Amino acid sequence: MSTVVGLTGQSGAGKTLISAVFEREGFGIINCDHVAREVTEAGSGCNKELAGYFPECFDEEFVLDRRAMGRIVFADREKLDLLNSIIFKYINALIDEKIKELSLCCDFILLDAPTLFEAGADSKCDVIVSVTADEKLRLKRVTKRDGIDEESVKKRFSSQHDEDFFEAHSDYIIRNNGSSAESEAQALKIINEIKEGKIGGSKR
Ligand SMILES: CC(C)(COP(=O)(O)OP(=O)(O)OC[C@H]1O[C@@H](n2cnc3c(N)ncnc32)[C@H](O)[C@@H]1O)[C@@H](O)C(=O)NCCC(=O)NCCS
Ligand SMILES: Nc1ncnc2c1ncn2[C@@H]1O[C@H](COP(=O)(O)OP(=O)(O)OP(=O)(O)O)[C@@H](O)[C@H]1O
Repeated sequence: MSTVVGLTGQSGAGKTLISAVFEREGFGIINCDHVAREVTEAGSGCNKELAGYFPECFDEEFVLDRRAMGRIVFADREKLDLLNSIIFKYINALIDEKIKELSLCCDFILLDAPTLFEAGADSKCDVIVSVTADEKLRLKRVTKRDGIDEESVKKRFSSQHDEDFFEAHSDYIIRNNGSSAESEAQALKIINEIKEGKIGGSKR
């Protein structure tokens, strides 16, 4: 079986930047933001189930209004838990399929997942790498990247685990407070250790 590396961290920390380094180094990539979009394509079983609880976020064709859903769940912990309790079943099933497919061609797979722990997908991983960055920097990066206001971004941040949690639950931490090049160098070092089998090794 392939070695599966989980890449996680708070919004704006720099997972996409680091994921690109793993890709360049030959890892098969599963991007869970994309998986989440796949399971919520128009008319999907997941959308039909979600529409029973969040009718205001769907039209008659069961198309998800992502902005509307984000506004609701990132402002209300109970609503977020409800969304997660439904969507994670579909996301985990699709991740399992993708791991199986990629295992046929890749010795190493990267699972890039902001909600790795919340979804319980950490149990699929042999190694866990978290990316962290100071909140001020993350705030600046995300408001610029997504073109949304600070208040909405702060709500999204408070829906996620804090830095101490990631520090306590990861094999490696990449601190992305400096230049992209410095963080990419940290990632390369970790990738070499994983490839040399210093940490991880398939547990599945
Ligand atoms: C609520 C939704 C519809 C908002 O969509 P939108 O297009 O506005 O945002 P997008 O999906 O690009 O997410 C942006 C960022 O928000 C954060 N985020 C997304 N979902 C969650 C969540 N359930 N809990 C905490 N943070 C989250 C992540 O850092 C993510 O990168 C969407 O995020 C969603 O379906 N979330 C639940 C599924 C999930 O956990 N996805 C993450 C990958 S497993
Ligand atoms: N070291 C850095 N210096 C300057 N800009 C950076 C650095 N790292 C990341 N960025 C920029 O910050 C933004 C957020 O980074 P990225 O998209 O990689 O975060 P993420 O962890 O994937 O966030 P999310 O969970 O919200 O998708 C991007 O626009 C990226 O180009």
